[in-house]
Amino acid sequence: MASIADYYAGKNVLITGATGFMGKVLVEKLLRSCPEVQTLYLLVRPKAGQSMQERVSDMMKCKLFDRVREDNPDFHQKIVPISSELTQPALAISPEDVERLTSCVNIIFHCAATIRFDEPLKHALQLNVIATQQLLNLAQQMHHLQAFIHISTAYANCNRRHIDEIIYPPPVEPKKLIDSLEWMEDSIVRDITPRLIGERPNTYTYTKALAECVVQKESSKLSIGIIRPSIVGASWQEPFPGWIDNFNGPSGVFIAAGKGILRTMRANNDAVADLIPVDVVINLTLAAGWYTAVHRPKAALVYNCTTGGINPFHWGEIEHHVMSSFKRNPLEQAFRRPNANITSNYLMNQYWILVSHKFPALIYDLYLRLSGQKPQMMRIFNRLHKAIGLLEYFSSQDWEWNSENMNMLMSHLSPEDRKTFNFDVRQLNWPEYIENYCIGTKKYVLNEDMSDIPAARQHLRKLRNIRYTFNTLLLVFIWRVFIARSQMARNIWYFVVSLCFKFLSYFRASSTLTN
Ligand SMILES: CCCCC/C=C\C/C=C\CCCCCCCC(=O)SCCNC(=O)CCNC(=O)[C@H](O)C(C)(C)COP(=O)(O)OP(=O)(O)OC[C@H]1O[C@@H](n2cnc3c(N)ncnc32)[C@H](O)[C@@H]1OP(=O)(O)O
Ligand SMILES: NC(=O)C1=CN([C@@H]2O[C@H](COP(=O)(O)OP(=O)(O)OC[C@H]3O[C@@H](n4cnc5c(N)ncnc54)[C@H](OP(=O)(O)O)[C@@H]3O)[C@@H](O)[C@H]2O)C=CC1
Repeated sequence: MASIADYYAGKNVLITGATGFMGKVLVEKLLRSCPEVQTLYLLVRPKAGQSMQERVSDMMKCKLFDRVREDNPDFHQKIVPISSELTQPALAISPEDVERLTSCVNIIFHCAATIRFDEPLKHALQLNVIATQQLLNLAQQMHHLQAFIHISTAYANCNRRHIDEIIYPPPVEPKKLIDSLEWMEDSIVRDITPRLIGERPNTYTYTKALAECVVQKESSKLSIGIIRPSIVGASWQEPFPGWIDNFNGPSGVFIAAGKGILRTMRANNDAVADLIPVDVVINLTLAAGWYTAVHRPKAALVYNCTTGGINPFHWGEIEHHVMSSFKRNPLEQAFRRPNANITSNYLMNQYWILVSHKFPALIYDLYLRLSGQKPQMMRIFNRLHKAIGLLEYFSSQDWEWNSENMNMLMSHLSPEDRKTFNFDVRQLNWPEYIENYCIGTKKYVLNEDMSDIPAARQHLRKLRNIRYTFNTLLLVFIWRVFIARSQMARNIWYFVVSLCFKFLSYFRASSTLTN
């Protein structure tokens, strides 16, 4: 049987969401490990004043593509951007482009989605469900399509504790929901959203569940694979360890903790932190594309792409390794020394928010005001609290995912493919991975230079001294106020002071005698 790279040789691949975190890694890996691939058609929209061509050529200049660039400096010739706005009718693809795509595309990877947890339901539905349906419609017109791979999420069914590799009945018939929301005003949709999403925490997981049903409906006409990654983190090995380019999921939390801003968060120390490196997800995705095209399974195969059941690691361990990593490799200009703690106790968390977040923010804003600058710390903390409030659902409980299809797929790979498209997470060394992840946030998200680490360490020492001085002054102040008001406190104070004097004179006397 053809190896994965052999299979992709000469194939035309269509990718949505190629400018996103996972899409970029998919494009890079395809170009690097399947160098004979024919063309990658990327559905891209113009954004922030940049045309789609500008966006794609900027993307290819990114460090992520360094290894591909080394192997093949002309790799950009394999990339063809296609203008598309997925929220528009027929995905706003021109008739000429539709013609071109339908005549040659062999495989589709559908990565595009809105992954925001606070997305209004109508918009999340438009992008995650309706656009998926439109892409499936386009796929059915393709003459040479061999596989349609849809990227879902392991949390699409997070209302269940145990999640099998099956598509569960939808919370509502997608078509009915789409029809009913069409005529409703946004304010009404906003009001009924909590009732609609029910036990799910947000519109993201809800619409991703609906998208799976939409995809399943077409599985008699297309060969389909559904990938369900859990919490996608920085790369483990490829193209280099620690690559990450965004604040999503745990990355923003790690950065906020490394900067000394985040000191407390609600999470269960003993719950499994189901992080999965982005390169693992992409290797599995490419292998699933190959398997779907070659074996043409009768029903859509679902791949739960998770680590918890295979090589578990817990939030408490993550906290420990993140903190020690940022102490060894500090971020620049930290607000305070990195020292975040997670707790599952609501009241305890509220107490630490007050003492370790709000109080220092107030003091710092006061300092900024007094020095004629604009206060900003309270605003930063309010945004941070909103973000972690949305993530806590995922860090406070754990789930059990069955990953038989991932094992089945691995058993079908040749030894060579198992190395090139490695998704065997049993080999993952968590402490090493977390260290590289934290360094990756410093280098690639914050664009900080590793040569500045000695200065960053010096800054942390300065912060420690400020804290000691502040704590001492605070203690003296509190005590002074206290003894000014209470006779008992004064008596204790005089007693302690006289005891100290007695000890001092005893030591002085005994040292004079021995001399
Ligand atoms: C040290 C102790 C560690 C212990 C760890 C404990 C817990 C781990 C925490 C979380 C794990 C759970 C993760 C669950 C993931 C589920 C898996 C999935 O299926 S999918 C993908 C996950 N999706 C997300 O993560 C999206 C979440 N984000 C949002 O919904 C929104 O961004 C938002 C948080 C609601 C914020 O919206 P807002 O409009 O206020 O801001 P913007 O998004 O427009 O961003 C503005 C600006 O801020 C930057 N940003 C965004 N998020 C963060 C963040 N968390 N921290 C810091 N900065 C952040 C963003 O890049 C923008 O920057 P710029 O203006 O420069 O572009
Ligand atoms: N990140 C994670 O932790 C996880 C992600 N997933 C799934 O993986 C997939 C990829 O996620 P990720 O890469 O992290 O997400 P990103 O937010 O990084 O990327 C989203 C992609 O979708 C594109 N897109 C969004 N809206 C439109 C639109 N209207 N028209 C055209 N393109 C659009 C974006 O393009 P543009 O650059 O133009 O905005 C971008 O390329 C998603 O399906 C997500 O549900 C699953 C589990 C976990």
